[in-house]
Amino acid sequence: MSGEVRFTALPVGPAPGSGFASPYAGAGESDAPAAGRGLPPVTVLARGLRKAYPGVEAVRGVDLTVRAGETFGLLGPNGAGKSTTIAMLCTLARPTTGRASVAGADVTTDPGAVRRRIGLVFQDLTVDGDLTAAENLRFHADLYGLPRRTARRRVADMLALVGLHDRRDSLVRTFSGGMKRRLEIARGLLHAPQVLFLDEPTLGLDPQTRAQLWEHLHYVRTQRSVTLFLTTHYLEEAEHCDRIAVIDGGRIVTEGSPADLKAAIGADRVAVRTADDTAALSALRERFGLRAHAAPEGLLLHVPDGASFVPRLCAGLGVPVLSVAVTRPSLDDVFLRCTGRTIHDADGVR
Ligand SMILES: Nc1ncnc2c1ncn2[C@@H]1O[C@H](COP(=O)(O)OP(=O)(O)OP(=O)(O)O)[C@@H](O)[C@H]1O
Repeated sequence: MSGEVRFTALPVGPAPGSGFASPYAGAGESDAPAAGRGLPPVTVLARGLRKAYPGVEAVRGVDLTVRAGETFGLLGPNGAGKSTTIAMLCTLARPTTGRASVAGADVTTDPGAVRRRIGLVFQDLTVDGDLTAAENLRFHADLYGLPRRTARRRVADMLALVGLHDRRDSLVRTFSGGMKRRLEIARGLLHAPQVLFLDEPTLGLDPQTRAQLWEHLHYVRTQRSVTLFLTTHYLEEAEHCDRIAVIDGGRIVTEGSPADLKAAIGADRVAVRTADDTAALSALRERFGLRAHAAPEGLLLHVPDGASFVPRLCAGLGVPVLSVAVTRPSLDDVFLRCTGRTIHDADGVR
């Protein structure tokens, strides 16, 4: 890590009186003004987090600040470094350099405390198909050493929370993909963690099941005081988050609420299909001074006022226009603005 940072464990809740003391006081980051505004304490903090594997620098100096109760998303294409980042925060991978603190404990010097205070839903399903839903949770409760009566109550509570109480005694191999994910979430919450990490929680689920799972996650968030930290490469999933950090090539390229990030684009998204895209690309450049990007939905460009631009485009392009769509900017436009390619393109170039 460049520069010496004074690193002390974060308080697990607001410190008495002042609310929260920054563990990075020496790094020029003070949380005092935030505490003064009554913001919740920081629950995930990373500075200069880096992970190098032989021949690959998977994560290249990531800084993150996530507050208690937030739903925070790390959005990026395949291979961007999302899983590696979450693995370091969950103590499953040791940072090459940099520091991180989760729920008040340092991931490198106090990994046991981090593990007790977090829940984790892995990218690949890990529930046991040959056990019932309740047996899966009881097994996990034993691993965490929960007293028997507490475990019984928590198992019932968590199954109800994710809408699986009626199926508590069914073998998990009879569950749909969405039900298995919900059971994983219940398991991740069983020991009342402060932070629930979810690595690509809806990967491989159909859009309807994804939407249902998000209803459950929103419900979980309102019922339990838990911070949700997830990774995703689905743009619509990132829209569910209070804040996102966009990661590409192991670096955070931008960060903010989905609404703020889209508003910062300050332009409408115009997707135009033409009879000759090559000629249209040069006409857009030469006649309109605009750079367009070839995407599956046509040539993509951004202009301040799409509605008034379209008639001028059709009249002046000099190439037959087959269709044109004007929409508000999406998170894909944010990704395009920051990286020069759409997340769809980026997913294709592993
Ligand atoms: N154990 C490892 N050994 C070597 N390289 C690795 C290892 N784990 C990850 N990488 C590499 O690090 C880079 C980032 O991988 P990572 O899995 O963190 O990305 P990701 O954003 O989570 O992508 P995906 O969504 O596909 O899992 C990739 O180039 C990957 O091949």
